[in-house]
Amino acid sequence: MLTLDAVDAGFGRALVLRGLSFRARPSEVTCVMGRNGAGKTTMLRAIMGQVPVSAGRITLDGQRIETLAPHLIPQLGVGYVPQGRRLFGSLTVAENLDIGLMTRGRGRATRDRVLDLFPRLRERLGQTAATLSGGEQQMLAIARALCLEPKVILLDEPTEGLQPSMIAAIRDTVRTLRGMGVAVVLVEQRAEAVLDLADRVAFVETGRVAEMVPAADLGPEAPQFARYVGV
Ligand SMILES: Nc1ncnc2c1ncn2[C@@H]1O[C@H](COP(=O)(O)OP(=O)(O)OP(=O)(O)O)[C@@H](O)[C@H]1O
Repeated sequence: MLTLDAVDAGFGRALVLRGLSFRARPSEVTCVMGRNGAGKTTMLRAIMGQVPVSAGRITLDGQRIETLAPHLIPQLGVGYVPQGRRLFGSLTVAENLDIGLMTRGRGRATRDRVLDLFPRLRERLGQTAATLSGGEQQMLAIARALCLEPKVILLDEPTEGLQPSMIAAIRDTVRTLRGMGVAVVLVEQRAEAVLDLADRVAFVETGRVAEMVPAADLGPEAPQFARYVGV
């Protein structure tokens, strides 16, 4: 389980996260919603050690991670798929996957399992990442994170800007990951997607989780969507 307890984090003196508490459990999809600038991406980056944490604690299965060097966090099994994907465009699909495999010392068997989830990538192993379609690039970014065999995967608006068939494929992948026991943290702004996928929803407002609600308690007209997301 991934836990954030009363986390303050930010850039220089400007705190973005202010006493943020959050949990993500194995075999669950925890969606994170909130307005632009609420701190969703900063929360994911703080988990990855990319934004300094000045108070509170972050733990993975009981081990504190906010004190660790950032490169150690993926090695513990936390995969991160940032907005914008950050692929190596001039490297091939296979080379991008190798980077994920090397990070946690995984080999061919892991790669084969990951490619079973993404047949389109298997057909394109020799193609450079920059020449993939937007949806294929998003699949590659997720596949690279899965090469860590993660316990936790952080996905920052993975379906943004994609066509419907790709959105459906990525949602299927999220369900598959949940079925594999991964704790999925999904930043997602569309209520309809959240209602479809989430087990729990964290509503972020001005750097803290204002409400954490079981998805079963939310319907399309739930007041939280208007209050925290403005939809
Ligand atoms: N590198 C940075 N330096 C200084 N301030 C930053 C930096 N990155 C983000 N911020 C600020 O932190 C606040 C939260 O940003 P964040 O990206 O976490 O929001 P978000 O909830 O993910 O929003 P969005 O939906 O727009 O992606 C914003 O006010 C933003 O300007």
